[in-house]
Amino acid sequence: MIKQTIAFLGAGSMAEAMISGMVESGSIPAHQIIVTNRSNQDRLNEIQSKYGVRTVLKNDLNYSEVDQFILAMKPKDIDAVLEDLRYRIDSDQVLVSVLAGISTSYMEDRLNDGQQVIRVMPNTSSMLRESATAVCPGHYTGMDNVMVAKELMKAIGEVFVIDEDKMDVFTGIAGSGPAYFYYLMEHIEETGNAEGMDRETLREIGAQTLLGAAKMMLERDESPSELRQNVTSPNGTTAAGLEALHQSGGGEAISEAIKGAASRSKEMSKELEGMLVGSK
Ligand SMILES: NC(=O)C1=CN([C@@H]2O[C@H](COP(=O)(O)OP(=O)(O)OC[C@H]3O[C@@H](n4cnc5c(N)ncnc54)[C@H](OP(=O)(O)O)[C@@H]3O)[C@@H](O)[C@H]2O)C=CC1
Ligand SMILES: O=C(O)[C@@H]1CCC=N1
Repeated sequence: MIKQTIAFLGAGSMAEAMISGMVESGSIPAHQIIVTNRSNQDRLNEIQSKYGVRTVLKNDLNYSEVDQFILAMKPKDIDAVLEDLRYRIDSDQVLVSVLAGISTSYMEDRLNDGQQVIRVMPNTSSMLRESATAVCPGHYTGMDNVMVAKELMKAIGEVFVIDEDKMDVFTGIAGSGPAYFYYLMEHIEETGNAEGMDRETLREIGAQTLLGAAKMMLERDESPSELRQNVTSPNGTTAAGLEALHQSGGGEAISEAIKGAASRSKEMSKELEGMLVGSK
């Protein structure tokens, strides 16, 4: 059981997915989770009534009672938040950021020397405790605090310790990844529906097919390529389907999606750095 007190700075959709998974897992008592935002009291009331956590507007937060702050605002708000936190927190407190595109050194450079930071990248499947989450500690973060952050992230799914230079591509694969599968499903539904099948049934069929394939990859000792070959009878339906996929650039499209997201992640902190030239 996690004994630390954590505070979410940000109460949007990503924070809610994580709060929901954490509370559901029972690995941290709800009263040890404090959720804050800037001004939207209605949203805080909603989160409090759904999950039983404590909520408070950020200006009323007692910063000294918090062990780990989970930064869950939009990347464009990071500079204001770091500038504020710099004067409010001590070196034994830890900042855990879920923000896309913001590196550990970006945060360290804007905080007091030796400040403990961790960059994480969960995805929205946190809500069902099925996230694939990266954990990337900064230079000054104590191993005991990394362990606590890993334990927190384990409450919302599987955890992968990732080096900073791989965080952008991880974001392209796993942070943004659920959207690619939803997009795939939208096309599955569209195509099946055009053939007269109802959307509700199609959703179950598509999702079960995806789930089955995911479990095969996780539980069987065979590569995706071997598993694909097992489905593909010579001159059968799958061969025809795969050929159409290949001809339409399906494989490349997936690579391009990952590369596009990863490159946007890289670009995001550069954009912020450009905005900040000379400020520290
Ligand atoms: N959505 C996803 O799949 C994933 C998102 N992320 C990251 O999660 C982050 C949050 O995204 P999302 O939930 O969609 O964002 P939202 O816009 O839904 O929520 C942002 C929240 O941040 C709050 N906020 C802004 N500034 C402050 C501050 N200074 N102190 C406290 N709270 C503040 C806002 O409060 P108020 O409303 O009062 O202004 C709001 O509650 C992003 O940085 C994104 O990169 C990471 C992984 C996956
Ligand atoms: O789209 C985004 O920027 C965020 C980060 C990963 C998923 N959603």
